[in-house]
Amino acid sequence: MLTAEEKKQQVAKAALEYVEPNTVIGVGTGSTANCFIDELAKMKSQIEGAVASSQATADRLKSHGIPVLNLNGVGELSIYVDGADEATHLLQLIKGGGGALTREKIVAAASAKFICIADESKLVNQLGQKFYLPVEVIPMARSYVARQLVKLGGNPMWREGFTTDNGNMILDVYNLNISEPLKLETAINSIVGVVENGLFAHRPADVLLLGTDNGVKKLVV
Ligand SMILES: O=C(CO)[C@H](O)[C@H](O)COP(=O)(O)O
Repeated sequence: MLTAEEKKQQVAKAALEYVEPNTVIGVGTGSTANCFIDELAKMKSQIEGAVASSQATADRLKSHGIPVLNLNGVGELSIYVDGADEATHLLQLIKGGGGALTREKIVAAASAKFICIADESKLVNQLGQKFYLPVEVIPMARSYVARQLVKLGGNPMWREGFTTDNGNMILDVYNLNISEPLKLETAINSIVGVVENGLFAHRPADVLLLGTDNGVKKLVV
């Protein structure tokens, strides 16, 4: 039996196969993305650099001597590699456990291919069954947005004491019925004061690499 950590390392290594030489890549946030950064360091001379989805990721990339580039100064990224809090067989995701969902969504959108890496515990039949949905909100709109999320059937909890890299707040929404992720992603983003939500349904992953006891399982749609 492999530990969750060993499974993360397994998929982090496997993701290196998707790194094309002489390109700029996007890098996500979290413990699985950190494993990937540590692996990426071994081939850092082969890439031009990386765009980070958070300050924490930028710091870790820099600590390995990997050049961190501004998204506005580069064209389309070849790939985006990141973890997830939940993933379905359609490769739709919940992200934002680390609070970096908005920048993650931007970097994913700017990438030709999204390689999601996770241990197999993240695979679910329907989003929202195990994990809450993080929503980034403009601070003054927190209570208003929370009331609208209740109308959508959710139970929002303020992630008190946490500020995103964009200077905003996070509402973690429990008990949402996410049977129609595309519709819900749009509905939540239509609430004034919402910056982004952690549903990756309109921009799902292109490849999901899952760490299992029997090796890396690859899912594509
Ligand atoms: O969305 C994220 C951060 O905002 C992470 O990808 C997600 O929380 C998974 O993290 P980990 O790899 O530590 O399980």
